[in-house]
Amino acid sequence: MASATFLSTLSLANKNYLLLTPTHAYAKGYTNNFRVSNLPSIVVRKEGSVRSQGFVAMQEKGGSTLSDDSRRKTPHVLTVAGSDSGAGAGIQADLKACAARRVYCSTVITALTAQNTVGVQGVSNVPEDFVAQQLKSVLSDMQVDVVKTGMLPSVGIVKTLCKTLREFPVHALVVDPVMVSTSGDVLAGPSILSTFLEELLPMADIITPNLKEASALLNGMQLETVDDMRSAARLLHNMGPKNVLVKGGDLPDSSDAVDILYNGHNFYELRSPRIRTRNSHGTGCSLASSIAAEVAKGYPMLSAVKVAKRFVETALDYSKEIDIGNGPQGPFDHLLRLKSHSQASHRQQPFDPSDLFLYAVTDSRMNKRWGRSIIDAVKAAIDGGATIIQLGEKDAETKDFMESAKACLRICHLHGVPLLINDRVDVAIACDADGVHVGQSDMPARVARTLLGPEKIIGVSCKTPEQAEQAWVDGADYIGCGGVYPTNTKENNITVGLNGLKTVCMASKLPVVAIGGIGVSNARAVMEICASNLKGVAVVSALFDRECVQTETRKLHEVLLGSNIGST
Ligand SMILES: Nc1ncnc2c1ncn2[C@@H]1O[C@H](COP(=O)(O)OP(=O)(O)O)[C@@H](O)[C@H]1O
Ligand SMILES: Cc1ncc(COP(=O)(O)O)c(N)n1
Ligand SMILES: [Mg+2]
Repeated sequence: MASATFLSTLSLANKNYLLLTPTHAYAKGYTNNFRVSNLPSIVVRKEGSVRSQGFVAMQEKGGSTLSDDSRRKTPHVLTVAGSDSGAGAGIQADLKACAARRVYCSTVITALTAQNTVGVQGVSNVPEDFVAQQLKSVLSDMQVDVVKTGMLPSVGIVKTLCKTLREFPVHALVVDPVMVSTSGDVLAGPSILSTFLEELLPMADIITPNLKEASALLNGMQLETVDDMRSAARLLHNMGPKNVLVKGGDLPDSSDAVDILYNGHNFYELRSPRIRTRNSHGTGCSLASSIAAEVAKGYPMLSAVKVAKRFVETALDYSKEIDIGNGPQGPFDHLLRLKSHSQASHRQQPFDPSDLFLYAVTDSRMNKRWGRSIIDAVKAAIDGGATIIQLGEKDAETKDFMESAKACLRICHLHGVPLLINDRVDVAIACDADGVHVGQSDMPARVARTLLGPEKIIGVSCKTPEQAEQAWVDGADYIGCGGVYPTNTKENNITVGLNGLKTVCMASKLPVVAIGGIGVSNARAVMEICASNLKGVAVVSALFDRECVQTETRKLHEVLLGSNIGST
C-alpha cells in the first residue's frame, strides 16, 4: 500500500539492518523478502531528534536475526465489522476464528445487530466519526498487520475506512463484502455498491464474496455453476483487488463446497466435502478472518486461503451436533471445545487431594503376567477401594492404549474415581482423561498444563525439594515422591527413604503421594512420618503383581484407614 521509507541503517554484530517504522516495514512486499524483528530499545536519530520506540529492524532472509523467536512480533488482525448478538457471525466470529488460529484480533465495530438463529431483528449503525475514532485508536498504536472488513453498513463508513487506511497503511487488506445475511436480511444496502467498487476493492489484497455478493457486485450476473464462478472471479479481479475468492457455499446441487480463487494469472478450484449441518452461520466471516490470520502470520495468499478453508471445514464437521437456537441456521464452535463439555457423560470435579489416599498405578507387564486385561485390573482395584487410578501402560500400542483408556474412564467415572494417564499427554487429551502424571524426563508440567487446560489434574514425580518447588511453579496439582523403598517396577531408581520423603513433604507446597515399594507391610510406617500434606500412597506391584487385585487393595485400604494419613 505504501513504499517503505528507510530511516537509517544499523550495524550490529557485523550485520546490516534497515530501520523503518512498523507501518512502513509491513508495507506490501517487505515482509516477504526480509525477516522482521521488533527492536523497541534501539535509539535512532532522525532530523535531530532522538526516537527510541517502535522501530523495526529488517534483515535479509537467510542471515541470522538480531532477536530470537520469542521477540518476533505478535501477528495482529484488526476486524472492522458488525456485532452479531447471537455471536455466530460478525465481530464475534472474527474474534473466535482469530483466537482459534492463534492470532491477536482487535475490533472496530461498525454496527450493532439484534440477531439470532432465526434472522436479523434490528440494526443500529455506529456513527461514522466514532468508527473513525476506533480505527485511529487501534491503527495508531497497535501494529496491525492485516485489516479484515465485514459489515460496512453505510457509504460514510466505507469512505472513512478507506481514508484511514491511506493514513495508516497495513500489510494487507482482506475484504469480505458482506451485504445480505444468509437469512436474507440486508446488512449493507445497494447504495454502498459504487463506493465499494471505486474505493475499497482496488485497495484489497483479497475480496471474498459469496455467490449473492459476487452477483450484486457484478450488476446482478447469474451465478449457478463453477464456470460462472470463474467468470465472476475474472470480472471482479478487473475491478482492482489482487485476489478474488468467490465462495460457493450456496452453490446449488453441489455435493462439494467449492470456492474459486483467482489472482490475475491462475485459477485455483478449492474443493472440500460439503458438511451436512445446520450450524453454518458465520462461515463467511470466519473464513475471511482466518485468511487474514494466516496472512498476518506471513503466509502467502494461496496457502492462507487453503488453511482457512480447511479450518472452516473442520469446525463445521466438529460442530454438527451443537444445538443452540430454534432457527434454521445455528452457530458453530471455532475452538473445537464445546462438544467434549456438553456431551461428556462425566463432568470434571475440581482436584481433591484426598483422592490420593489409595492411588493405584497399573502396569502392562504385570497384567500380562497374570493374564488379566487392564479393564479387569482397574475394576478390581476400584472394587477394593482405590481412590484414584493411573494407567501406566508403557509398552502398549497407542491405538490399543486409547481404547483401553476410554473403557477404563467409563468405569472410573461410574464410581467417581479420577483416571490419570502416565506420561502420554496426547492420549489423555484424546480420550478426555482427568489428567496426567509426568516424570522428570517426560513432558514438562508447564507444557502439559498449556495443552491440557486449567481444569485437568497434573502430577509430577519428584525426589528433591527443588523439583517439588518447580512442580508448584509449573502448575502441577500434586507430586509423587519416591521411591520410598527399593522396587522392581523401576530399574536403577534411586530411593529417597522415609527421610527423603519427609524432607520433600516439608518443602512441598503441593499435596504429596508416596510411591515406591509400598505395600500392606510398610504403608503404616510411611504414613507415620506425619506430614500434613502427605495424602496417600501410590502402589503398583503390591496390588497388580498379585493373584487377587481386589483382595490386596482391600487389605491396603484397611491399613490406610487405620493410620492417620492426611488427617492432620
Ligand atoms: N456445508 C459446508 N460444508 C463445508 N464447507 C462449507 C459449507 N458451507 C460453506 N462452506 C465453506 O465455508 C466458506 C464460506 O462460504 P459461504 O457459506 O458461501 O459464505 P457466506 O457465509 O459468506 O455466505 C467457503 O469456504 C465455503 O466453501
Ligand atoms: C454482523 C454480521 N456480519 C456478517 C454477517 C454474515 O454472516 P452469514 O453470511 O453467515 O449470515 C451477519 N449475519 N452478521
Ligand atoms: Mg453463509
